[in-house]
Amino acid sequence: MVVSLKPKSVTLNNSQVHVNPKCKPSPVLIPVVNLTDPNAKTQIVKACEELGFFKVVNHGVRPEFLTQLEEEAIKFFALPQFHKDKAGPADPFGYGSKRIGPNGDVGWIEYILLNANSDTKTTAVFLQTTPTFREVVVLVEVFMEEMKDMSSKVLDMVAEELKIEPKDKLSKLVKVKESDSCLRMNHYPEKEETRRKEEIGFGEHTDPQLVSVLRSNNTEGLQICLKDGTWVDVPPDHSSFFVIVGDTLQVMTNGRFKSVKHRVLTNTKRSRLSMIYFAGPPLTEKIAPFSCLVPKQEDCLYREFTWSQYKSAAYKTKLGDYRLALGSINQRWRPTSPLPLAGAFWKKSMFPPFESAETRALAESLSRDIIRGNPNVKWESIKGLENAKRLLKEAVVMPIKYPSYFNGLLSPWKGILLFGPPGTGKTMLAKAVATECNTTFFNISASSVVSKWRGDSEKLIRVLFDLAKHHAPSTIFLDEIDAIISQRGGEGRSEHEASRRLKTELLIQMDGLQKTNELVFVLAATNLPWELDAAMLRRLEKRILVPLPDPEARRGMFEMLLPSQPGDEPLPHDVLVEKSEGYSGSDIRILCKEAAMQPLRRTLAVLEDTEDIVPEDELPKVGAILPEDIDRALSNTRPSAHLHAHLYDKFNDDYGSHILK
Ligand SMILES: C=C1C[C@]23C[C@@]1(O)CC[C@H]2[C@@]12CC[C@H](O)[C@@](C)(C(=O)O1)[C@H]2[C@@H]3C(=O)O
Ligand SMILES: O=C(O)CCC(=O)C(=O)O
Ligand SMILES: [Fe+2]
Repeated sequence: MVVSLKPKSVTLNNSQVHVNPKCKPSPVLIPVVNLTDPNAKTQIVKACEELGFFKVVNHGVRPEFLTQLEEEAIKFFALPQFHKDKAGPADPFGYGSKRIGPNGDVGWIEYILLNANSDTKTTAVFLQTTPTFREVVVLVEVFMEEMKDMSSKVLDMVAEELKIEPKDKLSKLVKVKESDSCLRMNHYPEKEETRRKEEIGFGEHTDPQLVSVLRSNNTEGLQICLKDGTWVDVPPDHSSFFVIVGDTLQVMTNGRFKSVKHRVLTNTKRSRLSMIYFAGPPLTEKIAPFSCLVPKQEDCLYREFTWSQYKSAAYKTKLGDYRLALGSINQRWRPTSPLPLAGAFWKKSMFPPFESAETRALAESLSRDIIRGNPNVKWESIKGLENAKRLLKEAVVMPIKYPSYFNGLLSPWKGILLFGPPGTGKTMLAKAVATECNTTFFNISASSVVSKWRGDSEKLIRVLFDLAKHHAPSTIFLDEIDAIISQRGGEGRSEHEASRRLKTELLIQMDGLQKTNELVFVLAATNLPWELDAAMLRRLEKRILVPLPDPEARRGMFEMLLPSQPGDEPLPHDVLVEKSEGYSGSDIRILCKEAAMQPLRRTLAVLEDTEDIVPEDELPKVGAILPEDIDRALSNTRPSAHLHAHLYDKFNDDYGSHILK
């Protein structure tokens, strides 16, 4: 029986159904998106979620232009080998043949890789090899511009559909002149038939960038890998483009989009020519999941990295390595050194080996409760607290960033205590440390450990420290540490046995940190520092007062929470600052909320008198905050924290760390 190699395809709904006669008759749906369709953005997101791949029609790129460029590329690849070799070897830009990338990958392929940002290499490639080099260079440049527009359009639609703000956040990354995009022209010469079933033109891989836009001639060969691991043919279509989701977009969407694995098989009948534009962000761009797509921090799958870090790590891998998954998870990444392994990008790693199923179960449960992704709190968003910030930067941030300075006598502090009145920003400071250092952040409230894990809490502490070492560099933030370590439980009194064991285990683990070079820090916080016992205080060597906000810090908070609106009467920030002496950060927040509530109350009162429900788009506007709203809020709120101010000062004088003048 003779089986035709030509794939049969029919169009069904929005998708092209392709039946590959060589495989089991499994219909493969390649979503087709008409870029001018008003529903395009919804279809694009669906395709990116389901396949990481789709076809674009009605793209607006002139077919004659594509034919002309294709002809030029064919002319180039038809040149004698010695001629083409003048434009190689690819470093990574330039002409390459058989070898792909620097790590021994080979394929039945020759290609030109061009940097979209520098025409020098483009000119150089064609100058020595192609008589009509001027025309080719112009055609290539125009093509790159078209591809930049198409990828920006697609990214704008993605941002709109996913409600990423500002709307041009993604497309800007590829539009700016610093964007690190490139263009690849691949030529797969026809390959004589051999006994091997499949021969590789371009081995399986994902593209590292945001998206890639691909156009090929009508020769088949491209395949994509479905989520269940089956490879399916992509029927070629020289009049359309294909969009491929890259690793960077997978990270930015926190895994909602998958970068699609794809490959090219050789063809025994015809040669294949493809051109792919890889839309990449600027080298210095920080890549991390968009916070609007990660409502709960603990669901954040990836740590932040720059595109430059990812790219150089990618160039250390083989083509087919799954760069976003965990490679060898025992290798440690230090923020100062280049990322040594792909797996370092994946936030949620497995667990270290545990001696029993029970401890492993505990670790899993603990991870769900307390391991947080990058908490994304910037120093600038914490108003005031300059002393505390400086001390923390010196004690924790610098040793993590520049470990080589902190040896011997200067080895980093392992236990730090943040103390001060409630609501002054201790948790925010701990989160800023974790954000700046990109450390894994273990956030536990001691009171919940005591109540929730009562019987198991001692084992829990052991597992916690094991996990922290495994994920190092890490910060263990123990909030309300007084709930565990309080001198009230001393020998004379009847201390609960479990709580005593918990305390002992914590002390043992903290001693363990002192003896190793692991970058694991315990940051403890308390409102009641005088309740801590001496053994714990000794281990929390650096003690930093987080005081009530001073007038300048209070002004910063009022300006941030209650900004004066243009056209409205200016808000009396001076009065607020003066009258809020003794208020903590949380008190100030409550005060501002109360003030902002007043105009809304007036609007709601009007609505209460309306019988029918007012439709959303006809709702009256909420008016401005008036000075009398501020007075009312001030008289309705009371500072909660100032009463003990003198006790904190005394503790600070006796035990606190100070900045040496
Ligand atoms: C083996 C490699 C080739 C590659 C760099 C790498 O080390 C791993 C990623 C590869 C890839 C795949 C998509 C693009 O074709 C490419 C240009 C890219 O950005 O990443 C290639 C790289 C290359 O050929 O230089
Ligand atoms: O040639 C093709 O169709 C795909 C090539 C590819 O995946 C690449 O260059 O990254
Ligand atoms: Fe690719």
